[in-house]
Amino acid sequence: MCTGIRFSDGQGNVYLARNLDWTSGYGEQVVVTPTGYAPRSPFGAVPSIEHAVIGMGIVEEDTPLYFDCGNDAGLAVAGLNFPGYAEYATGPVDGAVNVAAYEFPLWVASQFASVDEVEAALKDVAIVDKPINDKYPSSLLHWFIGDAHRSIVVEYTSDGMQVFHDDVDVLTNQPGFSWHHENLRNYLNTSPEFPQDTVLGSAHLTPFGSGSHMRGIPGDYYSPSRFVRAAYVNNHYRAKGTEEENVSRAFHTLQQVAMVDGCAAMGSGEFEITIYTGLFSSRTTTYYWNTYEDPAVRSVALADHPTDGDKLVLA
Ligand SMILES: C[C@H](CCC(=O)NCCS(=O)(=O)O)[C@H]1CC[C@H]2[C@@H]3[C@H](O)C[C@@H]4C[C@H](O)CC[C@]4(C)[C@H]3C[C@H](O)[C@]12C
Repeated sequence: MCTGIRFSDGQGNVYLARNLDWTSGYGEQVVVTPTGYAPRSPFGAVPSIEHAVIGMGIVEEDTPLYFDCGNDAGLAVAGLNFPGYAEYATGPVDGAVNVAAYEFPLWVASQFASVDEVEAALKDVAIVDKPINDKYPSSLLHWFIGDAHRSIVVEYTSDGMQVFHDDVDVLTNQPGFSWHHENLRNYLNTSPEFPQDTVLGSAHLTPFGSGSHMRGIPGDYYSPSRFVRAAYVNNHYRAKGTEEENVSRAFHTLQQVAMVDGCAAMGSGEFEITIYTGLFSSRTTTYYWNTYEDPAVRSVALADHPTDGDKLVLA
């Protein structure tokens, strides 16, 4: 499972972060796509790289397959599993901008500068089940896209393209975004407030301490529970000013929904863990990440590499 969050520092910068929860990794690395790189886009949706991109992914057929990434204009995107719901076009659709599912994050981050621009462009898009090669069939995903002002969720199902305004700035897995959003109405009682004393019969009851009004926020790893918990933490986290405080914010928030070895098995019997936590900061155009094995946070800034070269950089 996976969880994505977005927030801003109130100074025009976005922080978009995700947990990648799975049984094992894919050999992913931080990949920089410079503006001189010539993409091989199967239907021409990504004719050239308008914005340099940095994020986590693998490179296959000299093509960056991003799990999540951000660009030099302050726009970021993450793909999260959505099996049972995602249903892509089986081939290119006449008159549409045909985006292969694997290139969707690259399409977003290399072509656009804001959520408004992506949302307008999505009106003409078909997402196509066109694998990069036989080794990697198309993953069934939905996508979380954010900038300094807002986030959206993109779901492509048997109903076609749906774009949701994500006013809680969180995404997890199944079911769809609108279900998760409606489910938040089950948690209206939760808040960070310190509880009042109460009288029950002739007993005067006082709180054990803080946290009592969070009771009811689900603590398990199930996708609807992670959505509720991440929405609570992301939206109650007090605004922070500096890069360091906001990086800390992202990792602390995602730690609340991180998966620990041995607690949740998949149908295969293998256990899911948080393989990595990744964060894009537009303030410094930096990608931060840590892994299950090494919780120390590492980082690569776009400025550490030439962004106008013609070769993909494995940072
Ligand atoms: C497994 C990852 C999603 C994790 C997640 O959401 N798990 C949910 C578990 S559950 O259903 O809710 O049980 C997804 C996110 C991004 C995906 C990768 C990216 O889409 C890039 C390529 C795309 C290729 O088509 C397939 C390999 C791949 C390298 C993908 C492998 C895998 O599907 C990834 C890594």
